[in-house]
Amino acid sequence: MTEELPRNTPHPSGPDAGQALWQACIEQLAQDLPAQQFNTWIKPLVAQVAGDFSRITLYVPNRFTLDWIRAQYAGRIAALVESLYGQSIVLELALAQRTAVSRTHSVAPSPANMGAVDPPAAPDDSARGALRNRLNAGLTFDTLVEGTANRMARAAAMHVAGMPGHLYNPLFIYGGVGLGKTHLVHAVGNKLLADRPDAKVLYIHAEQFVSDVVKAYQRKTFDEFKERYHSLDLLLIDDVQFFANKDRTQEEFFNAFEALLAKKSHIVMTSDTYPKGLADIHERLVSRFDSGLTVAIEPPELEMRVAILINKARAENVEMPEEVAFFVAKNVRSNVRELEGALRKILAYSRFNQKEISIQLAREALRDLLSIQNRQISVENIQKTVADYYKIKVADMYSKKRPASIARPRQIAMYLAKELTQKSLPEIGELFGGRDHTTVLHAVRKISAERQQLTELNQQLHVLEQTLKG
Ligand SMILES: Nc1ncnc2c1ncn2[C@@H]1O[C@H](COP(=O)(O)OP(=O)(O)OP(=O)(O)O)[C@@H](O)[C@H]1O
Repeated sequence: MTEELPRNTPHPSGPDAGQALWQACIEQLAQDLPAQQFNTWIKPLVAQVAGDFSRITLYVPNRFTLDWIRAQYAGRIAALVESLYGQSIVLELALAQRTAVSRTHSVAPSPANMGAVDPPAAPDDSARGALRNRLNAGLTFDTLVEGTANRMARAAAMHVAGMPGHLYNPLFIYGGVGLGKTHLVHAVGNKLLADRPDAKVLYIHAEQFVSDVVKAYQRKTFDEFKERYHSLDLLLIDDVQFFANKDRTQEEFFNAFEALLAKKSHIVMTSDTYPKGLADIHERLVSRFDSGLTVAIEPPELEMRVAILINKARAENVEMPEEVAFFVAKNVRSNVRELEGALRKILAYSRFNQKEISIQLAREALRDLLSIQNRQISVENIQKTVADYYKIKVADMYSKKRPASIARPRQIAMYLAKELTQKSLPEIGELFGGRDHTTVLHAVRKISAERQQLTELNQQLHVLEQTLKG
């Protein structure tokens, strides 16, 4: 929630506006959530909105509720507050002092309305289960849009969820940031639990695993640690690149890995790179990571980005016109998280200004983002970045030289120019030393096809894209 307020928009302010904002948020959540969830978790929350609307603090009665709200509802509440108010507000969760908070949803507790908070009702079994397995129930196969970019990873993940312990063990999913790796692994866990509610499933981020190892080490509780991890039916572990240089963690993970595979439990891992690209991880682990199925998730293609936008808008009960979705998708290309951010801005801007969603509105709402993009990615910038990366001279981008060591980076630069700028094929050809547009088309097709086949090239392109997008 760090986005900027669209300029020149009026803001509501003062305690009454704060009260009204939280009330509107509560009403929306009451509509969106099942009554039992709403009554158990949301209704008891006490909100305090800072006078300048920079921060909203939700007070909860105990640590258990705090963890639960953070895991299950914080993102949703933050997005809702932002979309209602039309600008970013930092959302904080805090433990309530029994005497220091109001029973109502007051935004600015005064001595008059201070009192004790009733603790929320005891969580039901599914809530306790979700806290244990750390799965986000909203991240399912149903809410994951399928496209060329994730088709193979999705199919493999579906297979694992339907028949864990058989094929593709371990399943190793890799790709750049915000492309849906975490979503996919949660979907595997949620599907398995839907089919077999008694299955022992755990989703864990690699950093948390590291921290569990450290705790077990300090407290000498490795038996409990092993009991916990080695007894699972499905271990979902996110971002294993974080194991780099952590020898003890790698050893414990190796043990868990062997134990789980021996009892035909399934392991699904994600990483920002393919196994052999992982730095500072022991060879014996790397080779095991690669011993099942390794699949990539690519940045979503245009049509997929459009579908994601339309679906996510629909989930917010908004119909986004296709032409607007195309406009946004053409301009926000890097990853789904950024697409979600752009959508949030557009919805907030539309609600706050009470205007229909149109291309013009999207242009205004995304003005900052669009100007950064236009500033950063030019063909000249691409030529320089690619030339530096492959250690050739920038002048070779325009020259007629043909050795592969030069021609290939040149083709890669042409491909990136087509992908990352709005320039036409003839315009790109012109900027590459007056080449014909068919030469550019050939380069774009060639690199695009090879990208699907060659993991190493794909990785290089990821690095270049990230560098160019800044
Ligand atoms: N294909 C998709 N359909 C719908 N939503 C998606 C899709 N891919 C990603 N998302 C959404 O985009 C956001 C970012 O995805 P996610 O956190 O899974 O990315 P990630 O690859 O794990 O990123 P990181 O490497 O930064 O952890 C999430 O809100 C996720 O639900």
